[in-house]
Amino acid sequence: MKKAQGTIIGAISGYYDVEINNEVVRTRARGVFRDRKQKPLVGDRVVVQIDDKGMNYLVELLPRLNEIGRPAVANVSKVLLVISAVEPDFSLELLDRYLTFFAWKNVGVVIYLSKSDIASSEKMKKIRQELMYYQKIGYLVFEDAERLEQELPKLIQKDRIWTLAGQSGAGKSTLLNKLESEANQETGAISTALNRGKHTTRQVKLFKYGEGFIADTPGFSAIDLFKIKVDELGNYFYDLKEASTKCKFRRCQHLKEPGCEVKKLVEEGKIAKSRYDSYLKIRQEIADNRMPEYLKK
Ligand SMILES: Nc1nc2c(ncn2[C@@H]2O[C@H](COP(=O)(O)OP(=O)(O)OP(=O)(O)O)[C@@H](O)[C@H]2O)c(=O)[nH]1
Ligand SMILES: [Zn+2]
Repeated sequence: MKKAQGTIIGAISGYYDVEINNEVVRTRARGVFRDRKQKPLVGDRVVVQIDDKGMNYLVELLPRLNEIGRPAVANVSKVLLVISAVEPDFSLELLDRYLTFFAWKNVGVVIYLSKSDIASSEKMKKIRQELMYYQKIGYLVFEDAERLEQELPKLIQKDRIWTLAGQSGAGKSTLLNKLESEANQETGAISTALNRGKHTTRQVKLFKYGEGFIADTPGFSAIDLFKIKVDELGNYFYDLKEASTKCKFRRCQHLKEPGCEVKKLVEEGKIAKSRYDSYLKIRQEIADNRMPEYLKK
C-alpha cells in the first residue's frame, strides 16, 4: 500500500480522476470525506492511497487556496481573461471590473484581446494605446491568438491551474477549443470538443497544458463585486494601491481627502483617468448595493 499526491482533474458520479506524475488514476473518496462534509472539487490537491488490490482511495484533501467559477474549480492560480475588441465592443470599464474581481480573489490575470482581426485599424490603434497602460501596471497582454498559443505553455507553471473568463460572446469557447485540441494532439487524447454541451450543465475537467492545467469550461462571464468591502476596493486597483502609500491619510479613499497622491497622479495623467472613473463607479455601486443588470446572472 502506498500513498501519492496528485490533482483532481475530473469527477464523475462518485469517482475522482487524479493526475499523479502524468498518469491518471481513478479513485473513490473514503467515507471520512462524507462524514466531514468535505466535497472534493476538480482542482483539489489530494492524497491517494493505492492498495495492493489496485483499489485507489482519496484519503486526504489538502488545504484549498481558493475556489472560483461555475462549475467551481479549486486552486485556480491564473485567469486568462478574454476581452473582445468588437462584438461585444471593447470596454475599459468591463476590463476594470474583471481585474478588480480577480485581484480581490487573489488570482493573477493575463489579458487576451480577441477579434482584433475584425476590428478596424483605427479602433485597434485606440485599444492598443489603452492596453499599453495595463501592461505598464503589470498585466501581460496578448492580442494575437498565435502568439498566445506560443507563449502560454511557458507561462503555465508546474501543477498550476488556469481558467478562462470573459464576457459572453467574447470568444472563450473558441479559444478553449483551439487550446484543447492542440493539447490533445500532443498527448494523443481524444478531443471532447465536439461533445461540448451547454457549459452550465457540464462537468468541469482539467486538461494538461504546459506544465500545468487549463479548466475545459468557458469559465464564467458574470462577476459579483458586491462582497468587496467598500473601503478595501482601492487595494484591488494595483495602480491606485501603489500610489496610495504616498497619500497623506493612511486609509485614504481618494475621494475628497487632502494630500491624495492618487488624485494628483490622475491629474498629471500618470494614472489613467478611466481607471479612476471605474474605481469611483464601482465604489458607488458597492456603497449603494446595486450592480448593473448585465453583470447579474
Ligand atoms: N473574427 C473573430 N471571431 C471570433 C473570435 N473569437 C470568437 N469569435 C466568434 O465570436 C462568437 C462568440 O464566440 P464564443 O467563443 O462562443 O464566445 P464565448 O466567450 O465562449 O461566449 P459564451 O459561451 O456566451 O460565454 C463566435 O461566433 C466566434 O466564432 C476571433 O478572435 N475573431
Ligand atoms: Zn488618496
